[in-house]
Amino acid sequence: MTTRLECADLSGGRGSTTAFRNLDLTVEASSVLALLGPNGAGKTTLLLTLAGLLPAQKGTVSVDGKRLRNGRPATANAAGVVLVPDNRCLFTSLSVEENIKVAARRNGPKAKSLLETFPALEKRWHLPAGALSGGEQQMLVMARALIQQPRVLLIDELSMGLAPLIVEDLFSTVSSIAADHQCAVILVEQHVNLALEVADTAAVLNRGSIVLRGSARELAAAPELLEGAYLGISEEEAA
Ligand SMILES: Nc1ncnc2c1ncn2[C@@H]1O[C@H](COP(=O)(O)OP(=O)(O)OP(=O)(O)O)[C@@H](O)[C@H]1O
Repeated sequence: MTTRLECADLSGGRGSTTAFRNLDLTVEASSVLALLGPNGAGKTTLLLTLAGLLPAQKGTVSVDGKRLRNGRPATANAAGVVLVPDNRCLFTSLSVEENIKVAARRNGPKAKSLLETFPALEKRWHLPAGALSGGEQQMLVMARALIQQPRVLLIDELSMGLAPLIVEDLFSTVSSIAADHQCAVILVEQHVNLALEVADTAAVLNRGSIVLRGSARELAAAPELLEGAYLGISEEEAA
């Protein structure tokens, strides 16, 4: 196994407020970590910190063993860290093709190659992104991430506002992306059961600390532990 992403003793937040502290986390290549936890636990802040969009207050983030410079989004992106934000951030008046091309890299894959992974976008190729359904918009958001050839893909609540069947489809694509591109994926999710189905490992963040972690299969089989973790009871306290 190859460790793709590692953060050590990582603390972060906004200004002098700390949203998460002393986190040690590793994600292997070709694997998905479901990052779970109640609202306000610090999940989004952690993703923004990993992507260099917020400076860490303490600790390190490394990709493929190489430490990233703190608070430098361009450096993180050049190392292969790609964030899929929860607010989609599409250019709604630009076409599907244009939205993908905006993110394309010189010498990287061509926009059309994304249709292999997202064939449903073919019929929408020249339509403005704002005319797509919610599920199609999330496919486009994922296509825009994928064209950047991510080594670390950070996905924030892809499922927001979508029907469970559409979420299942999107999650199965996430799983294929991790496998096909040897990518480390962190999937922040409120749909706990669906996320655990697609993930290899899982961690529950509560009030800025990881209170439970394990294989996704083990956690899916232990709903009482998960419930305790959402209520803020650590694994040690539950034992
Ligand atoms: N723009 C902001 N300015 C100041 N504090 C913020 C901001 N956004 C979030 N916070 C605070 O940071 C802490 C962590 O929030 P964060 O959004 O990271 O949690 P989360 O686990 O992603 O929750 P959610 O699922 O609600 O998005 C919370 O206490 C929140 O109130």
